[in-house]
Amino acid sequence: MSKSVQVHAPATVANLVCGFDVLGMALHRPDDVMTLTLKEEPGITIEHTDIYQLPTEPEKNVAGAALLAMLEELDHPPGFHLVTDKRIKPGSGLGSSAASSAGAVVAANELLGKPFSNEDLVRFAMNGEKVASGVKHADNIAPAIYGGITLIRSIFPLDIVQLSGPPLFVTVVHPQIEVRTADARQILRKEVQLKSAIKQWGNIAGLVAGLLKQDYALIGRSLEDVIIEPVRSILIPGFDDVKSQSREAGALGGGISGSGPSIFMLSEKESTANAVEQLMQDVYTKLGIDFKTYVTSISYEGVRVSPVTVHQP
Ligand SMILES: Nc1ncnc2c1ncn2[C@@H]1O[C@H](COP(=O)(O)OP(=O)(O)OP(=O)(O)O)[C@@H](O)[C@H]1O
Ligand SMILES: N[C@@H](CCO)C(=O)O
Repeated sequence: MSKSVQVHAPATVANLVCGFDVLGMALHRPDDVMTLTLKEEPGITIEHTDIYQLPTEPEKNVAGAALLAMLEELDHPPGFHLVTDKRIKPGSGLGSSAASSAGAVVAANELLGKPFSNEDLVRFAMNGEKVASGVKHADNIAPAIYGGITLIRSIFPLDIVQLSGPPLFVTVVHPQIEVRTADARQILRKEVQLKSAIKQWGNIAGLVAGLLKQDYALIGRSLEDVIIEPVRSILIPGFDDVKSQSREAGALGGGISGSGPSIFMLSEKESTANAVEQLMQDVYTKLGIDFKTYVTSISYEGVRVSPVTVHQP
């Protein structure tokens, strides 16, 4: 019998509006379910039980790329067989690629007796993000691995700060269109005006302070992005309506989740989060665009591991 573990890898919201590439949070749902089995013989094999037709070559699948980076640091690298039931649609803006990379390395670390720290795991998993979007960034990976809300102060060298915050409800709408992170990064301007930068760093600092002080009003005031959102929101039909109507309904604020097309809104009360879900549904029904919505909250656990027994043929 081979040794296996099952993990639930969470969706994540990167950027948290003003914190492009530096802030992110993990959600309770949706999540991917992955089963990793240790093999005696070297090599990585990948299987998907979902509908997304993702590549199964380890170098092209983000989970495979993350595992390959980990194996490079082992003296006697074993092999792995990975089975993924992907429930976070790729290109959703909900950290689909990060869930696969983070889930794979957390599972592998567990099977190997935990030789690596969480920071090591983030470092390995960022190789998956490089495959998905062409760049290493950790604002989905870090919250997926650590849980909760994380600040990535630096990626070279890695400096990850876990943030606490007050209870928050998160409403997400995922219009069923695909925005590839690589494309959504390509359209960004490479230079920023000083006056925009000043506004943005005021908001990032305000958001972090608001979370730590559990000050809902400060959190709400700071959920403003004057640099990325004006460019990317054009790719998302219904964005302006969802945002303005959610604020009117009492949400603290929100914006594009990761690189989109999903939109998230934060609320202090569950009843407000439910009202926001209803208005999101109304906006996309009117537009005739298929969508999924979730009312959820922040997962402070990150990737969840549970032992399983898998009988190999
Ligand atoms: N195991 C995998 N899971 C998800 N995407 C994968 C996987 N392997 C390769 N990919 C590729 O990665 C890309 C999806 O990643 P992308 O970063 O664009 O979306 P996302 O993770 O949903 O978005 P975001 O990072 O903004 O939250 C697709 O091109 C997909 O084919
Ligand atoms: N910070 C990244 C997250 C994408 O997953 C971006 O917005 O491009």
